[in-house]
This record gives sequence, structure tokens and C-alpha cells, in this order.
Amino acid sequence: MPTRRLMSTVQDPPRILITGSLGQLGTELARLLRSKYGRDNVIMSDIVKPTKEILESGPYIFTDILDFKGLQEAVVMHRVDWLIHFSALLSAVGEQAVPLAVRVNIEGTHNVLELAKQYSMKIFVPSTIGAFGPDSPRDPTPNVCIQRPKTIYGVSKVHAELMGEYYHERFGLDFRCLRFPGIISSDSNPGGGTTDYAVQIFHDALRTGQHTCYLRPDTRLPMMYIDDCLRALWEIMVAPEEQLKRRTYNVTAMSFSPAEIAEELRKHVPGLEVNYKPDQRQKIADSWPMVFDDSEARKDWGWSHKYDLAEMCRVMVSNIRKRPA
Ligand SMILES: NC(=O)C1=CN([C@@H]2O[C@H](COP(=O)(O)OP(=O)(O)OC[C@H]3O[C@@H](n4cnc5c(N)ncnc54)[C@H](O)[C@@H]3O)[C@@H](O)[C@H]2O)C=CC1
Ligand SMILES: CC(=O)[C@H](N)C(=O)O
Repeated sequence: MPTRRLMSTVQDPPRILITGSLGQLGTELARLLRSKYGRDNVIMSDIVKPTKEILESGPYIFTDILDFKGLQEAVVMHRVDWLIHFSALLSAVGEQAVPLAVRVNIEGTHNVLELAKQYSMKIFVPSTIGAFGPDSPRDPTPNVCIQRPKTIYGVSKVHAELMGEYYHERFGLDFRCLRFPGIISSDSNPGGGTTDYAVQIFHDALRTGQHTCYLRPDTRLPMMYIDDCLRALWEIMVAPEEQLKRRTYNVTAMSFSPAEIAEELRKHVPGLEVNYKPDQRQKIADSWPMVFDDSEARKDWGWSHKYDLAEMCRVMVSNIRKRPA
């Protein structure tokens, strides 16, 4: 690791605000960043009532992403240097609440970009495989290709990518963005995406030995274990400017279908039964990349995943088994 990175970690910790921090990624990211930069330098925020454990784990504040003044106050009062913008409505819930998704995902992104510009903050905004559509090459999907997504979630994420890149070009904003695949973690309640089955299948397998999947058995999608996802986020945040040839990168770890993950999971839960009842999420999945080409991230700033399908299943099963019922 370059010395510069180590120095910024140890001597001059950034103060970091995470929006939408009580979702699937935020709580885990806060834990990781607090272990690197100190408990009080990472401020979690959301509009959701936190648990006692969250309140005791470090600073937590209410911030609605649609309230620009409230965000300004949070940034000023907490002397924020990095903004990690997680607030969003995901692909499946976004289709059920389009006007709200437009506000949270698009207006919310406008607010944080403007704020980051005004207060000279470094900003990370995640994008997704959902930023591609049926006209994109799907196997593999390269970093730069046609993007005509068919969900409001995808449309809002292409908008975020373009707005962030524009603010970088126009105002010199330090905007960094990764397009994540479906993220798998032992949180039993992911946020309402099309890839959520790949989390739910573990909980169902270990609780009941039976899972009903809302996608067809052959629906192949790119995926990643949460530890790889959060490490990728941290690595791009600390990557020296000169390594970044672009502001938005594809990252991935594996691709699998429901039938393939079920087969791997049967090594741990031999009698696992899976039924298939495709619903409206099938159409979304059919428009998304099957295999994600992240060679540019690997080449430019050294991205490399650690968890493949077998290792991810092993860790997920072990983590969920350790939890109280
Ligand atoms: N989980 C995944 O598989 C992937 C996630 N991402 C992106 O990563 C980010 C985080 O994702 P998750 O944690 O999975 O999402 P999530 O749905 O679990 O969490 C989103 C959070 O945003 C908050 N939120 C909603 N409206 C808000 C508002 N008005 N003001 C402030 N906060 C509000 C919610 O309360 C929730 O805690 C999102 O931007 C998502 O698009 C990208 C690719 C994959
Ligand atoms: C891949 C994503 O962005 C998310 N998990 C979703 O399915 O909406």
C-alpha cells in the first residue's frame, strides 16, 4: 500500500457523513470506517429510528436527503470532509413508488452534489448494474457502453453518474462512483432490490430448508460479498487521484443464477428445496448485465475481489448460524 494512504489513515482522519446509513450497506460501512478512522469521525444518518445498539455505536443524526438546509447544518456542525451517499430507493421498491424514487434518488443526489461542491467535500455515490438496460451488451457489460435502463432506479443512477462526472469536469468536484452488482450480506432485510433473493435464500435455507425464488432458475446476475463491496468503496476513496482514469467504475466478484447458488448452498444444507415463482422482478433482471466487466478497475487502481461463490456461501452460512434465532 502506498505510504500516502497510510499517512492519511493514521495522522489526519477524514470526518465522514454516511446518508441512508441504516440500510444494508450503511451499517456495515460505518463499522469498517470507524475501525479505520475512529468512532467519532464517522457520522451515521438516516430518517429511520435507530436501534439502541446503533445509538451506542457512535454518532447518529436525523437527515432527510430532501432537506438541503438540514444537510448543510449536518455538514457544518460535524465538519464533514467525505460524504458517502447511500440514501436511495432500490430497483423493486422504486417501481412501486416512482414519484418518491424520483425525489429521493434524483433530487437527493442533486442536494449532495451541490453540498459537496459548496463545502469542498470528497463524495462517493454508488451506482449499480441496474444502470444498464436491455440494449447494453449483457455478457460481458463493459465500463463504457450504451445505457438505456428500464427502471426508475436505473434512470436515476445513470443521472447520478452523469451529474457527478459533470460536477467533476465543471467544478473540480472529487466525485467517485462504483457500479456495484447485487450485494450479499447476512442482514436479513435488504432494501427491496431485484437481487435480494441471493440474501433471502440463506436465511430460508437455514431456517426452513425451503426457498421460493421470484426469479427463474437460470437468471444469471453479477454479485459480490459485502466485505469486498466495502473494501472496494474504501479503496477507491483513498486511491491517489492520478490512478483514476475515470470517475465511474464497474466492480464485481462473481456471477451466478438461482440454480447455481442453490447447488452450492446444498453443500451446507443438503436437503434445501427451491421453488421458482417468477414475478415482476424477472423482467428487471432480464434487462441487467449477466457478467460485469470490471477490468478497468482492476487495471487502474488494483481492484481485486476475495470472495467467490464457494467462499461467500461458506462465510454467509457460518455468520447466519452464529446469530441468535
Ligand atoms: N444493496 C445492493 O445490492 C446495492 C446497493 N447499491 C446502492 O448502495 C446504496 C445503499 O444501498 P442499500 O444499503 O442496499 O439500500 P437500502 O435500501 O438498504 O438503504 C437505503 C437507505 O436510504 C434511506 N432513505 C430513504 N429515503 C431517505 C431520505 N429521504 N433521506 C435519507 N435517507 C433516506 C432508507 O431509510 C434506507 O436506510 C444505494 O444507493 C444503492 O443504490 C448499489 C448496487 C447494489
Ligand atoms: C443491484 C442493485 O442495485 C440492487 N441490489 C437492486 O437489486 O436493486
